[in-house]
Amino acid sequence: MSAILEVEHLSATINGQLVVEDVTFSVPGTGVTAVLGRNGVGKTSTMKAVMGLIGRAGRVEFDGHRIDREDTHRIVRRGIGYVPEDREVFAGLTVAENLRLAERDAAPRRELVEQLFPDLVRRAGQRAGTLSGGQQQMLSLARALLNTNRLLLVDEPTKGLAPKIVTEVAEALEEAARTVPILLVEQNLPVIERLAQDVVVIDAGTVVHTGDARSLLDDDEAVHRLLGVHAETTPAPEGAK
Ligand SMILES: Nc1ncnc2c1ncn2[C@@H]1O[C@H](COP(=O)(O)OP(=O)(O)OP(=O)(O)O)[C@@H](O)[C@H]1O
Repeated sequence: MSAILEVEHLSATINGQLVVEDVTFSVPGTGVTAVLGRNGVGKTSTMKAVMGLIGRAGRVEFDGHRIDREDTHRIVRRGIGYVPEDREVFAGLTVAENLRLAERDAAPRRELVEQLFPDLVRRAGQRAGTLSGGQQQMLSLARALLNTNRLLLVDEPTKGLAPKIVTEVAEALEEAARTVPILLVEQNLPVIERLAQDVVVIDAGTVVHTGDARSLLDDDEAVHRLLGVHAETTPAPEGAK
C-alpha cells in the first residue's frame, strides 16, 4: 500500500522553542493511523507542522508533492482536512451556519454528513456555543467531512468526553475512515484498538515506535514502556468490539 503522506526528519518550533525534534513516519492511503505518546511529547505540534501552522523544517510529501514549504491555505486546497484539538466552531452561529461556512467544494457532501450526524440535523438551528462537548466534536468533524479531502488530521477527538459520547465519536470516525484515510492523535487505547491499523509513537519530539496497532496493544510491556499506561486497565468504551 503506497503512502499518502510521508514525513521525514520533521522538526518544528514554537516561539523559538524546538517542540518537534526529528519525526519520520508515513501514512498509508487507507484506514486510520494513530499517533500516540505521553502528554507534551509533540503530537499536536507534529500535526500543526504538517499543516504549516508552525515553523518547520524537514520533508513532508503529500500524494507525491512536497508540501513542507507551502502555506496552510495551499495545503488545505490540496485536500488535507484538519480537525484541531480545541474543536474550533463559531460559537455564536448556528449548527447549520457553521456547516455552510465550511463548504469549500462545489458539491459539498451534505448527505454523508447528515447520515453520519443525525443529531446535528435535529440541532440545525441551535447555536454552536450551546452544544455539549461531544456535539461540538461532531460538528467539527462534520465541517471537515463536508469537503472531499484526501487525508484527515484529527487531534484528540475524544478528549474530555463521557464514555457514551466517546463511543459515538469513534463510530463516526470509523464510518468516515471508509471514505478517507485518517491520521489520528488519540490517547484512548480502546478507541485506537477499534479504529487504527497502524500506530506511530512519539516521545520527546521523536518517533520511538511504528508498526501495526494490534501488535502494540497486545504487548502490555511495550504499551507501558512507550505510553506509561497498561493496555488492560483502560476501560473499554461502550459497544467496542
Ligand atoms: N504555544 C506554545 N508555546 C510554548 N510551548 C508550547 C506551545 N505549544 C506547545 N508547546 C510545548 O511543545 C511541546 C509539545 O506540545 P504538544 O501540544 O505538541 O504535545 P502533545 O504530545 O500534543 O501533548 P498532549 O497530549 O498533552 O496534548 C510541549 O512541551 C508544550 O509545552
